Amino acid sequence: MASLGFAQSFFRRLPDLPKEVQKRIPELLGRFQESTIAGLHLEKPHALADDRGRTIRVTKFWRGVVMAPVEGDHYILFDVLEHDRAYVWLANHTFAINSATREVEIVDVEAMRNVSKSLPSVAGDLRPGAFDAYGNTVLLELGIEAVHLPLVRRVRADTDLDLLSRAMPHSQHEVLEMLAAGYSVREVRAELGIRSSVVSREPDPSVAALASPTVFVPQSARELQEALEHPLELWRIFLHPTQRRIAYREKFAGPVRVTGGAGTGKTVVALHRAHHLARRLPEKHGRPVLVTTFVRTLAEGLRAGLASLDAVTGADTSSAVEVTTVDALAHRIVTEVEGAAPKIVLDDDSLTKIWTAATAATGAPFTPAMLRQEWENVILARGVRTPMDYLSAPRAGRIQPLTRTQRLQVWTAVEYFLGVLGDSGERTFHQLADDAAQYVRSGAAGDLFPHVVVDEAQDLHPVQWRLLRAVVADGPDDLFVVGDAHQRIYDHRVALTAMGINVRGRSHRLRLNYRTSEEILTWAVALLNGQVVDDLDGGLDHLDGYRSAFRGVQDPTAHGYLTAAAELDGLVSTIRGWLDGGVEPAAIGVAARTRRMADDATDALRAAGIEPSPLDRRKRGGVEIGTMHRMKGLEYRAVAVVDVSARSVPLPQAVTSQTVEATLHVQDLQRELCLLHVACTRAREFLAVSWSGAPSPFLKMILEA
Ligand SMILES: Nc1ncnc2c1ncn2[C@@H]1O[C@H](COP(=O)(O)OP(=O)(O)OP(=O)(O)O)[C@@H](O)[C@H]1O
Repeated sequence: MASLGFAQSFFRRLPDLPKEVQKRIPELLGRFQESTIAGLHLEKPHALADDRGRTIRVTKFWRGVVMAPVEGDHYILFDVLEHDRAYVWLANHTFAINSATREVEIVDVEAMRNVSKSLPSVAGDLRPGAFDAYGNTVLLELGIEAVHLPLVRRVRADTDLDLLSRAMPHSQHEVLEMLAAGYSVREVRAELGIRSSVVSREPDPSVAALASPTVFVPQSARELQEALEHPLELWRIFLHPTQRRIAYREKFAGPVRVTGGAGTGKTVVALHRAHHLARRLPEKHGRPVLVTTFVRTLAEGLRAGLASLDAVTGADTSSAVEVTTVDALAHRIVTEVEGAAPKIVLDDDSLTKIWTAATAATGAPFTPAMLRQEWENVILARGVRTPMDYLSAPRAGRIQPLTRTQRLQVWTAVEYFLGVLGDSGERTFHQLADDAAQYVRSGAAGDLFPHVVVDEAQDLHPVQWRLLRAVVADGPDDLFVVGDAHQRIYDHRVALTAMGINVRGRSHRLRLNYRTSEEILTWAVALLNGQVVDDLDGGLDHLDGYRSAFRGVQDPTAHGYLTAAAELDGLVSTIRGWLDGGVEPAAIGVAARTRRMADDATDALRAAGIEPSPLDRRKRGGVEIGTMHRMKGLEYRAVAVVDVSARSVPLPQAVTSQTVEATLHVQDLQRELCLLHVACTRAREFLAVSWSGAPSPFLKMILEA
């Protein structure tokens, strides 16, 4: 009986395959398990970069790309592609097993050739080589293949290293990047889980490949079916060593912080950690593990992910994990303690009206927006409860100084605001979190949670952090926090330490983006234009070493139109093109800065006979459309970001005027830029950015490049 292993690259492709092709995959395994080799009808193309390359028919138009063994009958499926692409792929790629990590790797031979042409030659360049300090033996031990050493020796500068990333298997490139970033050889080994210092090679690479951490070998059709239905679970098998070490560590002595750019698997790691912690709870436990995130839709995704992990591990963590948003948690605590559901002000305009009235009532010389900022980001954020406390409260990050008299005027306005809300018995969500935190601290809210896992941490307000800090006792594995300040789309900035969450010595950064093609990622990072953001703990974060795990088929497109109507026509034809190319409607996302533009796009698609699924409604299945804010945490095969026009991005009404508060102005601009970055990094393969009239100033760098 022959066996078939499924490489990680196949599972990455899986969600993008047409449904009828996906359905045929289990059959493929059956054929290997039942047939003789001759009966498999493997085809050996004439043009092959690697003699082991074969294709196998999946449907009339689709072919599996398979590595055949030199001897024996262990096969590996690497990809499933349209007929012609499968042949081109095999003409350009070779297979290899990383001698240090045992990962199966694919080498793009043509890309390697191109890189070789572009790298500086050793002879003509007097600059020292970037890896001169490391001998060949060390590099080989770390998994750099001997054939790549001559290229590695030619790397002089970061740009050369970037070039190499276009062709070299990423497990090898990652080693080089870490060394270049100053990691010691020991640290590289520890981080990547490279144990042996002896270079060992298996006699038969196809046998070794089956034992590779990046190949899944199902023992039965049922096991494969489960893997296909719950691909997330596969990341347990395929988790990058860095991810695995964090998610499955036996114990952390205290809070943990995991940062990393978009698509680096932070949510996946958080899910695995939560599942691991839940399985470790004693059978008779009190509260479950608490998993929180920002919005309801993301909480639903986390719940589905945990159910998926349950399905494949055979565990039942349904009563051992609670997934909720921080707002819902606060609401529940307050309802339980007060015995009635609190009334919440949901409408932002109502709040603005109260602040406007507060300004008029107190005669204070401030704008409603400034008063609101002061209330949210100083008074509420710092837990200031009296005018005396407010007079001495630090206002770090705000350059417009306030005199004592002005602070008292602000306080009068705040009292007015609280009075109006108090009279109507209403609270904002932030007040609710504040109240809930106080109830928990006073012991009125019952038992604490054993562990808390926080996703999308960058957008939580300090009062929400106070609540999360309060609901779990200080101690081992108390808080597990994942986030990325490059994706901060609300105004809240905190230093975890200031919130009583000390992550020193327990901070990890993920660097490999599994979602977005290299072409799209390069674009989305260029968009950020070197913006400096924080690391969630008062320090600075960076995107060094952040890169994509795969190359795509297309560069992002950027297109301007004369009118909004023409842009919507353009959107329709872009989406038609994707649909015609085989992209499923639900694998397409459309993002706009404003709700109005999202609605216009919805109408335009509907009028063109393309079914839209607005993200703020529950019905799914069509092309998903929403504001950039709603795109947070989601991902699509193809994304159109529309109306990236000067009048909408940055949105003028969301940006404090420079004359009112210069620091806020800069922060607001950064937030708007991050929002655009978030929208663009939702795309896996195709990204189309468009505008009408003048383009957004954020596109300037990219359009001029
Ligand atoms: N080790 C891995 N191998 C392959 N794919 C992975 C791996 N880890 C995560 N992924 C996939 O990468 C994509 C991004 O993962 P995830 O959503 O967890 O990233 P994230 O860092 O939380 O992203 P964002 O911050 O943009 O929301 C998902 O499709 C996920 O299944």
